[in-house]
Amino acid sequence: MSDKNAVSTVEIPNTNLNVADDTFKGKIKGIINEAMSNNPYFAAGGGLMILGTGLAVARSGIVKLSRVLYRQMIVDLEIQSKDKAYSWFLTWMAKHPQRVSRHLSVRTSFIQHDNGSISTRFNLVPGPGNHWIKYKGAYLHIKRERSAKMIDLQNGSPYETVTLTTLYRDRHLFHEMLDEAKELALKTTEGKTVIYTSFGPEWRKFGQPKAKRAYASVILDRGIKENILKDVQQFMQNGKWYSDRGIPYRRGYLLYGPPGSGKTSFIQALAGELDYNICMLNLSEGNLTDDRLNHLMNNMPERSILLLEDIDAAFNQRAQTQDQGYHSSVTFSGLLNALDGITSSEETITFMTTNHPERLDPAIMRPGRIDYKQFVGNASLYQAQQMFLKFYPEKVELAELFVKELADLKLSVSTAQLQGLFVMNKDDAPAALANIGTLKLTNGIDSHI
Ligand SMILES: Nc1ncnc2c1ncn2[C@@H]1O[C@H](COP(=O)(O)OP(=O)(O)OP(=O)(O)O)[C@@H](O)[C@H]1O
Repeated sequence: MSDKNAVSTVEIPNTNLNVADDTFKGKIKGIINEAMSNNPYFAAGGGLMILGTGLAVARSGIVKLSRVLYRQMIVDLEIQSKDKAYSWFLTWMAKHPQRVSRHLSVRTSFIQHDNGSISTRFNLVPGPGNHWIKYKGAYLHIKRERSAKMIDLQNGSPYETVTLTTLYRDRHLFHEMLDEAKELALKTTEGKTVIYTSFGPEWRKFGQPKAKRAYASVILDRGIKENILKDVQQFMQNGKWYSDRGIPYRRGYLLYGPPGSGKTSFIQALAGELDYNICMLNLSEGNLTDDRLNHLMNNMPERSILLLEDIDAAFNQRAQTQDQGYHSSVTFSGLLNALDGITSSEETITFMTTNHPERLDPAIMRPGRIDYKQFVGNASLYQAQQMFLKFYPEKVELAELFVKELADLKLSVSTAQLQGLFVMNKDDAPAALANIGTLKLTNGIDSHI
């Protein structure tokens, strides 16, 4: 029977086949309908299945839609801990009045007051976790994360990020917020000089920003301060002149003379006067290599004067390396390369100091390396008088006597020694005059190189 049907099926034209198929489908449908209408369990299961499928489709639709909406409506900003804005932002947020933070971290800082005293301040900054703030009417979500696996190789601290999230339409607030954070950070150093020293390959703040050294408090011989200040100011105004001629925009100054004559103090006062910071490097530092010196000199914080102290150290070690065979840190050629290699198009003002100008190789005196050299010697009579009046402002007559006595004794003393005498006889000008003999004789230094 089945064989017969099979043969006839082959012979039936297509239309008949569809008819047979429709009949089969109809039968199945009938069975399902019957089962569903007659069997309540089956009907409920089918309903649930359809409902479940519908919900699953709806759910994935919602997820996709919310992703699209998130992308369209939400904007993120990531600040990494290696960026300057990172600590500015945390400090800003610590001061923001409308914030909800349950996780806080403490940051201790030391504040130097105008009278020189130092007090401690604890800032409670947002710790790792989620925070909310309301800023200019908009809500911002802030997430601070600390990586358990990645550390900053330079300082060994864990790598961190802060992610700010807000509505796309409020994205301009990021700029405003970062500007405010920067302003706040700059205010803490306003009227102060930040001293940077090298830490590995990077510059780090050395202690807290210091109150600016008053320019008038450093007393050099007539005209020295004024001439250097004028030269630096002229240099600072001539950036275009340098760039038009393709000359590296840098200027090097050498101050040489005996210890305690006020070289470093003057550079600090000059930085204060110009509202600049100081990047300080001592070339006799053991772990400073040529590569590090070069890298540091090409990566200085903005608005900074580079101060290279004791540059003769680079020359000493060259001789020592040859004669005694021990390893030098910064070499003479390393120093020259670093001075020549400052490629930054921003201005670079380098001050170098030495107590031993006779040890310097003439190669360093080339313009472009040292453009301006100045001897800063032991106290002249003019300086002695000015120093006396700085400590005892109204004692003009005693100041004259003091200078006369100094001249009679033919004493060559440093300004630091004079300062020592006046500090010992604080508020007692006659005692300072009486004790003038305690100033020891110091050797002069050749003022011509
Ligand atoms: N000309 C000066 N005017 C005012 N203070 C001075 C002067 N010279 C020295 N002093 C005081 O003496 C101390 C040492 O001065 P400073 O370190 O500036 O001397 P220096 O010439 O840089 O010495 P060194 O060559 O040893 O580095 C400071 O406390 C400074 O205030």
